[in-house]
Amino acid sequence: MTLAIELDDLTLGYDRHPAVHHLSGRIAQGTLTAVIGPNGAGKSTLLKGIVGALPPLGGTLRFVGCDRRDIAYLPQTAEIDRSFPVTVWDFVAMGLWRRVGAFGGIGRGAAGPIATALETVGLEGFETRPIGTLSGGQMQRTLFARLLVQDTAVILLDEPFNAVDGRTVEDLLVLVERWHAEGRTVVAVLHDHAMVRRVFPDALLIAREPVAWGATGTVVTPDNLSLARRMIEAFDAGAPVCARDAA
Ligand SMILES: Nc1ncnc2c1ncn2[C@@H]1O[C@H](COP(=O)(O)OP(=O)(O)OP(=O)(O)O)[C@@H](O)[C@H]1O
Repeated sequence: MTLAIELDDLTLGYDRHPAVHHLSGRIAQGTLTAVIGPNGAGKSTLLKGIVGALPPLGGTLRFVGCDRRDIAYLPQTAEIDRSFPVTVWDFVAMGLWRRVGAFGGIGRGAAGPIATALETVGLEGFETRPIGTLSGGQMQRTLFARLLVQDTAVILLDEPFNAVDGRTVEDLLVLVERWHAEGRTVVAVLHDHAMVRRVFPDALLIAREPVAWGATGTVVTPDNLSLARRMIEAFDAGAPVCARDAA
């Protein structure tokens, strides 16, 4: 069966305050989609809704041919507690929990995929380093190694290239393109529109509400981007529920 994540009139938010309103569309198998929009547009909220960290306030999210265990999620760097005393190796090994279960133990067979993932992201020799001692770019490479080990059909990335240098961005982009070539479904929150145009065939532009969703060339246009900016500026953050919900 073809995998898809279907959003129907989806509203997500916090304490009954919507942050993403009335979003409908389909993330189809094998697509590579950039989620773009101004600060506060609801991009991270959307990813959190898809991974199940936020239950919908309205509408539905439907998984076709997959479920949440088929999704790997890279949160924003700021949400990762790097003071947690764990080595690079153990952090990457956590990507295997989905398959072995939290208390199943990680067997000797796991060593191969972990070592391969670390080599792929250029972190051989870092196995015993506590994650708290890594640079920002090295931490981002470690997070990508964990995604490689997770080996899921769907990968969600929240600002994966934030605060990393150009070399690291290019190295990690190669992995994103490889996942796409392998037929995985990838959704990434991004701010770099030039990168979106260059690498991402599909884009979703949101400003609390959807502005446009489809082929990147038709979505990332000056008119759509300025409309999104105006929508965010006009948004009343104090409004308790949106007018359509209240109707
Ligand atoms: N835990 C939370 N509790 C209450 N409100 C929140 C919470 N997280 C986000 N919000 C609010 O929801 C709205 C959307 O936030 P979100 O982080 O999804 O935006 P974003 O598009 O990812 O922004 P950015 O580009 O700045 O990362 C914002 O107004 C934000 O303040």
